[in-house]
Amino acid sequence: MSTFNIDDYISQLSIDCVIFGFKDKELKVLVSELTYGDNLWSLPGGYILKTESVDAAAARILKRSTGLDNIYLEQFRVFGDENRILQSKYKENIKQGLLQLNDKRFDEKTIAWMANRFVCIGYYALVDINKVNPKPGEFGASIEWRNIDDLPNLTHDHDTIVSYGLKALRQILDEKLIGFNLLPKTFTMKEVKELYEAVHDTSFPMNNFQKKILELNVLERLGKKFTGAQNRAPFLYRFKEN
Ligand SMILES: O=P(O)(O)OC[C@H]1O[C@@H](O)[C@H](O)[C@@H]1O
Repeated sequence: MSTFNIDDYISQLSIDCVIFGFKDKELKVLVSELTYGDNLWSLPGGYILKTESVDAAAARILKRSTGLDNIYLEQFRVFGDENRILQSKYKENIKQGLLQLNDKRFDEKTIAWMANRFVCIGYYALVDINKVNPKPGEFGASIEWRNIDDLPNLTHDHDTIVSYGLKALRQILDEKLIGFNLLPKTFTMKEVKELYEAVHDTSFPMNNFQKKILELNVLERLGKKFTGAQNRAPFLYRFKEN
């Protein structure tokens, strides 16, 4: 059994990660069902070791949840409402759930520590969904990809954290060309368009979109993608490394 010792962590400071993936034209978020809730879900998150930086803690949590190193991640907002945990409608359920677990790692002192006020640092991460091997963390029973517009019952203010994460992603998508982190190594222009449409929840006419993207001069055109279908084979592209 892994040990969990509150003395190893900074008190009242947490990290939650909005991990975005893209598949079948849908923007997806990785969410984990809590072992101690009743159909209660959360974003992958955790605490910060006294011996590590905040960014290193975020990278560690992301590695644990996805199996991946070197993920594209950005800190996007601090969630500091004084009542976000103390007045959370889930606080008592969580305390009771933890007590009922009867797990020696979570004695009363530890549970009181966990139910205290937490200032939460929000990160979003962009991954190629095909490379991810999702794994629940310390308090997760399971973990899965869910469409952003079909999320389960999320604990505390985690739905607000997702909304702000999406807002941040939208703002930065064109500016920093980070969207390509959500695609496989090679992709068609249609897939790029579908990705932008999923993030912005709107549709873009293909001709204008393709022109705009190609003008950025960041894509390298490769061969055609032959699928055996009747329609014309589209070109494959990849992101220029530099
Ligand atoms: O700040 P977040 O990650 O939402 O959660 C803070 C605390 O609330 C509990 O659910 C967690 O187990 C943690 O102790």
